[in-house]
Amino acid sequence: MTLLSCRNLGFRQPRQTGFVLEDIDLSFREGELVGLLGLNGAGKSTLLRLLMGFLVPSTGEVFLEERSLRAWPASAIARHLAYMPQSHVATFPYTVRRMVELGRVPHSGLTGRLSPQDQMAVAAALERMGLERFADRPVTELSGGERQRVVLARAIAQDARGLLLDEPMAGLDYGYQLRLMALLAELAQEGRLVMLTSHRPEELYAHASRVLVLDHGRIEADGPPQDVVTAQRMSALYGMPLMQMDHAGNRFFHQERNEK
Ligand SMILES: Nc1ncnc2c1ncn2[C@@H]1O[C@H](COP(=O)(O)OP(=O)(O)OP(=O)(O)O)[C@@H](O)[C@H]1O
Repeated sequence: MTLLSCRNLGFRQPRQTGFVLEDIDLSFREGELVGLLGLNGAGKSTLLRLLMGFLVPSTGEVFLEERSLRAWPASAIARHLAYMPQSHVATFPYTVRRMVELGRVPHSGLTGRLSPQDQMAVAAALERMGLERFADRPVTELSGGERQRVVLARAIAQDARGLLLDEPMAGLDYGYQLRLMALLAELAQEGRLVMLTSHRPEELYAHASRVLVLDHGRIEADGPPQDVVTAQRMSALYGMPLMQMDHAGNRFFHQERNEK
């Protein structure tokens, strides 16, 4: 069913004249793995933040389960949607376990008492992100990529029906990039909506069920990766001639090179 949608969505920064996003009509179903591509500044993070209700639209509206997002209490939104921001600054030395437990607040409240179900969700998220051995370390003493995995584990522990992730692969080592993409595909197969912004067309080609291209604040393309992630479109988007090579269900892009 449709979990999240928007109609005529537009956004303009205060004191700026141009629209960052304009005329966006989209709807997202549970079970979809949606990749969002676009140049730096295209409006990808802005779109995710509008869909989460963190920004107030300048035009149009966002709907969660067909009901205006404005009519939902924040705590109920958090039981439906989890969000991972592009960058996370750890200011307080919470332990890794405590940080991941915070993902359960929408379910358990702020009292700090975790039910057995909460504890299971936390343990599973720690395991999925390979964080068991870091569980009692303060997050302020972790590397950037390790901290990124903590933030992801918190979003996973939240056990929401929709996960909106802003560049979740950034800073992860190659092994964790591959593991995370497989995990996101698994979460979508379980029936969740997973949406991520990415600067890697190849990774979206291999795993996404749907790819959106945002260009200058408008949806330029929206469809299955085979139709959207093509050399022609990627060349136009990135402003350089790219060739594509398909192999075993993957598609790779490269620039034309002079023979050595
Ligand atoms: N706080 C702000 N005040 C003014 N303009 C902003 C602000 N945040 C973002 N913008 C502008 O809004 C536009 C869209 O930014 P957004 O962060 O959504 O892009 P993005 O597609 O996520 O980019 P990136 O790939 O670099 O993360 C950009 O032109 C940016 O300069």
